[in-house]
Parts: sequence; C-alpha cells; structure tokens
Amino acid sequence: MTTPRTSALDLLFGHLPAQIVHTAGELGVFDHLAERPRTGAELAGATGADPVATVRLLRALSCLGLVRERDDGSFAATPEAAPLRAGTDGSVLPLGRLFCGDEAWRTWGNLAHSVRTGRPALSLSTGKGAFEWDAGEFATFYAGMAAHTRLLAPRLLARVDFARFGTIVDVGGADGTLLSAVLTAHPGLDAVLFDLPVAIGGAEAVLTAAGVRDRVRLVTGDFYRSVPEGGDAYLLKNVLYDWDDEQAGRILRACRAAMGPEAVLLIVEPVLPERAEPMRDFGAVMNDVSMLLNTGGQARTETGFRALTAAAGLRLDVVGPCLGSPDSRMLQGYRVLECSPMNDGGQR
Ligand SMILES: C[S@@+](CC[C@H](N)C(=O)[O-])C[C@H]1O[C@@H](n2cnc3c(N)ncnc32)[C@H](O)[C@@H]1O
Repeated sequence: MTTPRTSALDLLFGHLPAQIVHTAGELGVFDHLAERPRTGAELAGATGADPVATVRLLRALSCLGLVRERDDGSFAATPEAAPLRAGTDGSVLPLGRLFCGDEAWRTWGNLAHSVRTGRPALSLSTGKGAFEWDAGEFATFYAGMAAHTRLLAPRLLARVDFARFGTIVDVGGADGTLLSAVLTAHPGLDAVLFDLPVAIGGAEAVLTAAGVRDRVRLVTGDFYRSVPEGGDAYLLKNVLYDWDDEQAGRILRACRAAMGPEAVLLIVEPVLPERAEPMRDFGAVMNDVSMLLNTGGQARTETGFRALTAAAGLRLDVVGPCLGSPDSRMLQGYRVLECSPMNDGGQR
C-alpha cells in the first residue's frame, strides 16, 4: 500500500484556494452561474465587482474545477460548484463563513499563540471568547453548524436506530436542525431541544419549517447546571469537543443526573485515532486543532472518552464505526458513542 502524500509546498498554499472559493461564494458567483453561463463582464455587473478582477477570479475557479471556460468566452458552473450556491439544501457556504470569514481568518493567523501557550486565540482577534458573541455572530455560528448537521444527518440516521426511543433530548441542540431531521424520519418520536436562549430563539422557525414544531418542547438553560429529565435518549452532537476535560465532565455529569436507569446518551462528534497516520480521520484531527485555537476544547480518542465518561458515572457501551462521508475529508472521523448510566457500584 502506498502512503498518501501531499507536497509541503501545496500545503503551505492551501489558503489560496480556500479564499478564492469562499470569496466567489460570498459574491454570489455560483448563484448567478446556476441561472446560465455568463461572461466575466456580465458576472461583474451582476455581483457589483470589477470586470477584469472577476475574469481573473473565474480563471482561478476554472483551475480549481468549479467553473468551465467555454469557447465563446463565457463561464459555466460545473456540478462540483452546486454546494457553493446560497440557500440550497446542501449549501456549504455558511460553513465556509465559519472557517474562511474575516474573523476566522484573523484567528487562524494566531495559531502560533495557541500552540505556544496551549490557550485559545479567538479573543486575540475578536476581543471575545467562544459563545460570548452578539446576536449576528451567534446567527453566523448557528447557520454554519446547521449546514454541518445537514451534511452529517443522513449518515447518522442510517447508523442509529432512533425508532427504539420515545423522547429524545438534544443537549446543546442549537437551532433544532438535527432534531428536525430525526423527527421527520421518525414520526413516532417527540423531543426536547435544550440550549442557550439565543439558540432556542432561532429554533421556532427551523422546527416549524420542518413540520415538527408541535413535537418539540423548547427548554433554555445552562448545561453546566442541569439538563431536562425524562429523555429515553440524550444527544450531545459536537458539544464536548468545545470544552476541556473539567468542563466536559460537568456537562456529562449534568446529563447523567437527568438520565433514568434505562436512558442512553449518544455522543456524536469526531473521535481522534489513537495514533495519527497520514490523512486518517482527517476531520477529527483538524477539528482538534480548530478547538485548541477557537474554544480551548479538544477532540478525544476512544480512550479519552472512556475515562471522561466513566468519571461522570457513564459507561461507554458502543463506539460506532466512522460515519464517513463522500462529501468531505472534514466530515471524516465522526462516530456515535453510546453510553449508559452506571449505578453506584459501576454496573448498569
Ligand atoms: C458546537 S455547537 C453544536 C450545536 C449542535 N449540537 C450541532 O451539532 O450543530 C455547541 C452548542 O452548545 C450550546 N451551548 C454553549 N454553552 C451552553 C450552555 N452553557 N448551556 C447550554 N448550551 C450551551 C451552543 O449554543 C451550541 O448550540
């Protein structure tokens, strides 16, 4: 077997394609090209950009395989560009904003600070830590997370037998995008969406649009204090990796305290391989560095999860296989970890 290799020089220039694609998406290039092929001048007129600069951007996008230059000098979008349109179901633009937008860009420029100190760098570039944002920043964050959830949800639904539950509590469930997918697929379920007030505010519209609003109880609160009781399953998707072990342990203990003896906790997030290898579980390993930089949290190995859950009175029963994704290496390494409450003697 040959080891996949990437050239050092290509890695160092990785930010060029990222910004070219993000900028084109934000300008609406792919939305305009979805209507019909256009010349650079037409596109510049539609996006309000400089015509010569637009042609230069389009050439770069051609090089990246997202548009194709035609014989008449116009440009057409390729099928690969479809997720870069705004407002479509599988649009990845909101996720791109989280990683390539102004603030994210400045924050990644401070990675050396995080590596030197072991501390997050988000507040150096933005003046605020994670979840200390204004309403607009929270909206950008939740839109990005919703885009991520929409990509992962079909694989999660294929992997988890949600039909065995009656009530699901999504802890840190954001705007309800995940619950919308689960409840749509399982008409017999109802749910509790638990998050900060700023998240729950956005959930009304999302759940209503999915036609599941009447099956979801919205509860605001702080998962460090307590989470709602009465669930057959508790979901924690992309929550624990935001926090260090002490904080994540408190969240798990709050879940444990709310769980009945038969309830299960489903942790859905990237799991680090015990040993890093070229391109293995790419998303998990990259997300770990992203958490170091942004929140001060961390991704964890299965061993790390075992220790963390046991200390909170939870037994890690099942470590599911990687959910995998044909869409992106960034979605690789996601697993479902199923836990049950231990009684005081360490048994269920
Ligand atoms: C990384 S997001 C994950 C959101 C969602 N589960 C998903 O995967 O799209 C973390 C979530 O934790 C919520 N959160 C942060 N601090 C919280 C707290 N103290 N109590 C309850 N929820 C909190 C955030 O509002 C956010 O929705």
